Amino acid sequence: MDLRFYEKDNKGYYGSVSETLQNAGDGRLKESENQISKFENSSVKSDAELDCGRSTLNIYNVGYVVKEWVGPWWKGACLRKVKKKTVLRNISLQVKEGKMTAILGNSGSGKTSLLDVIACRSTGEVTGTVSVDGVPCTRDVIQQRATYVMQADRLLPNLTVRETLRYTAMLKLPGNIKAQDVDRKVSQVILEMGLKDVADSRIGSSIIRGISGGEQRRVTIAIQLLKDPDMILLDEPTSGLDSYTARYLVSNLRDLARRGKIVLLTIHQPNSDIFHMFDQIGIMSQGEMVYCGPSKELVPYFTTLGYPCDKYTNPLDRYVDVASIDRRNKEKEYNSKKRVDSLVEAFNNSKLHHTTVQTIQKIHQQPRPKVNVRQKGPHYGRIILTLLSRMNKNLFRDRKDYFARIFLLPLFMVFIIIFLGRLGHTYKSIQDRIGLIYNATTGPPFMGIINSVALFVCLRDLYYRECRDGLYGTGTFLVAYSIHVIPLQILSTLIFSSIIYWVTGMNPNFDRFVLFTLEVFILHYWGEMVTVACMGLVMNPNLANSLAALVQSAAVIIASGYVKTVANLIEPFQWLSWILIHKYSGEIFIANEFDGLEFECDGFNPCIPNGTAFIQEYYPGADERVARNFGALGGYAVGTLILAILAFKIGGLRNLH
Ligand SMILES: Nc1ncnc2c1ncn2[C@@H]1O[C@H](COP(=O)(O)OP(=O)(O)OP(=O)(O)O)[C@@H](O)[C@H]1O
Repeated sequence: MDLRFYEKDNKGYYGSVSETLQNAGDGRLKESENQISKFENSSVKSDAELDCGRSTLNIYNVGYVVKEWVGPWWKGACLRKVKKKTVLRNISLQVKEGKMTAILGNSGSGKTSLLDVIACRSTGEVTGTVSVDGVPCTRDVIQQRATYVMQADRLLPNLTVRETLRYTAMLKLPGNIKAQDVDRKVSQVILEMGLKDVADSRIGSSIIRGISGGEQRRVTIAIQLLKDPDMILLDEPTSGLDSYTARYLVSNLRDLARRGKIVLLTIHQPNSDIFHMFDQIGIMSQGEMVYCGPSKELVPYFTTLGYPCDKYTNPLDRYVDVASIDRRNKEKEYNSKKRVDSLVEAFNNSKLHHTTVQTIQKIHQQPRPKVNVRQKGPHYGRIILTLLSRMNKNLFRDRKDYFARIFLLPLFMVFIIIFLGRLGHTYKSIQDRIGLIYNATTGPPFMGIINSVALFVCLRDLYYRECRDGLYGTGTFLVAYSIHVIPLQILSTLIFSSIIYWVTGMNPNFDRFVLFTLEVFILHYWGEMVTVACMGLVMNPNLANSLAALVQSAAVIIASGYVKTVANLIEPFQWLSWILIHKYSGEIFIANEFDGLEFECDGFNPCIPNGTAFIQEYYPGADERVARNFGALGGYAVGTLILAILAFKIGGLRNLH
């Protein structure tokens, strides 16, 4: 470990990454750096270049207040007390192009909230201004000029690093870009982030072995560099990384800054040797700045306030500690709060703070520069095709997932065949037929529920990030998902119905078999899309699973007529049945199977001698309503897609940190 972090770096704060890495004495790092040195040499800007017309991110007097509802949830929003919580107060900070700024602070000090406010992702009331080069940071400006790397990596586990980047590039880069330019850009960011050695390795997940956590972090950052942003915001990019990987990552980021980017990151527990890499440091406590200024002035500043840092202590640890509230007991809490208040006051009265505020005020007084017209993104067709191809590849790469999607429904059939065997033509076979139809009604939607809970979650989480980045919308994502699942569901349904229909001896007519298959497919798709809709409303996939299963079971019990004839239900349930899919699916299944069948009564009296009599008794008129009922099923298929889109709109874009 390098204990010389506090000694002044004679080469200043602009030493190249290679130097930093050589200091770290690591051959592997040097090798990786050599790979990107060609790129560096051509694009690293000199200080003089950087100073001339340097871009700046200006955060001026920013405050952020969120609402919290106090009391049990069942009291509802109206009866519960609303508590306003001040998350950020009076934050002013300037981040210059070419420099890397780190925001530190203990947990809950407001680091992530500050990035959220800058990136227009906050959920509360924001005061003050955030601007880039005098242009207020709106969502559009942020999408055009900045990228935000969140704490968690949301990547598809079965794709390689290169594929992940290539697909994102196809979604991000302008519509007229050529395929070879996309590949060139992808190779460039792979080199920049030192991912060359793992470029063709799988990403992996907690279940599938893939690249390491540090490499996943770098892929997440590489994704955000594809668009060549002016400004890079990173929330805890080093969290969960060992000190070696963290140092390497930060040195990559410093390189990016040197190439003319504005780099602002939050960091929890920085290693001592990372300290020298930051140009500017902000230390936050309870939503306020305790220090914000050049990293080389950090120790002298705190020393003048009476908090020196000895030679063998990490200054970042030392001053984050000084700015923390000690909540072990009341006395300690009171004393530490007093200390933090005085530090905040001292900083607000400091020359550092005043200079920042005055500089930003001057920028705001200048005429506002014109905002560039937004670059045209890829066209709708390319987005849909890219999403589709990515979903397909991710699924096909995992044998188990792929087999589950195709064979789960056919596997269910095995149990039905074992228990029911072959249907006869006696009066008693009516019960067996209803049992079979009941299973054909409930099985496909349940398999749809299981499939989406297992396979949709990673796609949904990726959607939340990419939708926030402005790559595509909810409708596009869910249409692509539908197109992705439909062929697989058709295949799965065909295997299921071809075997079950003919092996059990259902009504032997090819047209009826086709109708049966079509109906099973629609129910399968409906079950999956209802679950997708539930997953738009609730984040927890298990809860979404339960909700979808409840909807499905209730719909069967109320509307199918298998459990109780609809005409015998109490009136409200009869009305309700009109809006449930199983009213229509039940009638189709029954009419399709029973119409035209003859039964042997075997001495039973009274007996239902044929299918027509059964339909007249329990589903009067169902055989005449097949076309109408199919129309309704088609409506449900399209309707659930619309429902899913609405559910995602209502659920909103989640901020998955
Ligand atoms: N939307 C919100 N609703 C309620 N409280 C919030 C909201 N956003 C932030 N807070 C609160 O504001 C405080 C600061 O949160 P923030 O996530 O910014 O801290 P942090 O410094 O990033 O913490 P960590 O290092 O643990 O990620 C926390 O107490 C958090 O609970």
